[in-house]
Amino acid sequence: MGKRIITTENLEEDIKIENNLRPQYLKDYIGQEKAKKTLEIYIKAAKERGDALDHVLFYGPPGLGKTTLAGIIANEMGVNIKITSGPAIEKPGEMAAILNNLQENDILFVDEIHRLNRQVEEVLYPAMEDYAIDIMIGKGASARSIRLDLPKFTLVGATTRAGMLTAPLRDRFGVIHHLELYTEEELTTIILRSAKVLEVEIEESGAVELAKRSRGTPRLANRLLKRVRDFAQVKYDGVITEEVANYALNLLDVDTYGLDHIDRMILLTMIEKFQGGPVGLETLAASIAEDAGTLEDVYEPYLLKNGFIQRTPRGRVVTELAYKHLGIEI
Ligand SMILES: Nc1ncnc2c1ncn2[C@@H]1O[C@H](COP(=O)(O)OP(=O)(O)OP(=O)(O)O)[C@@H](O)[C@H]1O
Ligand SMILES: [Mg+2]
Repeated sequence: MGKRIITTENLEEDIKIENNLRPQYLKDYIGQEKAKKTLEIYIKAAKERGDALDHVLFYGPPGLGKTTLAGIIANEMGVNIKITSGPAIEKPGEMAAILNNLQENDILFVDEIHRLNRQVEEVLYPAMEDYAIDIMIGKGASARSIRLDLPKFTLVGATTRAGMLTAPLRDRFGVIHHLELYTEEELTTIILRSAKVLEVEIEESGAVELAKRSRGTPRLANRLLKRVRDFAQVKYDGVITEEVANYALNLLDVDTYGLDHIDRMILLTMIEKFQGGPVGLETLAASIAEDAGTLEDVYEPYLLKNGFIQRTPRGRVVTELAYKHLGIEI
């Protein structure tokens, strides 16, 4: 499937802007109040004890601020952060080396932690639990394992697929947070803040319009802001008004609910091929030429959250809202 402007995955064009817009401390991080409150307490307690923070796992859809939060934790704790990802570490020895190079109370951030291979993951078990790694020395009959102590550290894991974490790994996290899609108000605040950082003039009503179409996702809000800024600059006098936002987003094929042609195609397929459902995940995925995992993790959450589809024991069904939005009679 083609690249969607509303994809919440990280795109090349996001990288520069994201680094500029990333909040550095909890007070600048908007929304996720539950996660923020608990983290604030844990961080304070750990700092008072001069101890490492408990291991933290963030899970939730892409672009909601998992990486951002990992950075914030390091800043708030006043420690170093080492960033890596599941697929980047291929051998147990590589993981052992990374762990061994950490300093007391440092953060090790492992993005896409569900993609660690089994042997690498097993290095983490004693590391997380006892701050130690077991190393094999020698060969054959004389091989033996010795235990090497590590500095106390905090593992911060992030994943979009919590279901794919093994139980032994998941159980070793003391703090687990599910990041939620953001509300329209929160996104408006994020957009106004980003506009300020980027020195873009924006009217509140323009920000609201952008927020409505940002699918609950800060990454997308920032990307749309950047795109709409260009329209405002070229076609208007640089100010993002509601009118400019409307005009630009319509051209970009992001409708008033933040749906694009793929979302509408999913809904239309359900209506036209399956009489609105119920239709099973696998069947639906096959008929839009996608794999079920992607449908479930990438496309479905937003449609579910916004009441375009519902999950029932017998499969997915489209709602009245979907018919109404597409202008189709039930
Ligand atoms: N709560 C927030 N307040 C302000 N900006 C935010 C917030 N959360 C995320 N952002 C912005 O959204 C962008 C994407 O966030 P981030 O990279 O942390 O997402 P992620 O959850 O790690 O995504 P992925 O799953 O793709 O790794 C960042 O540039 C950041 O500036
Ligand atoms: Mg990330």
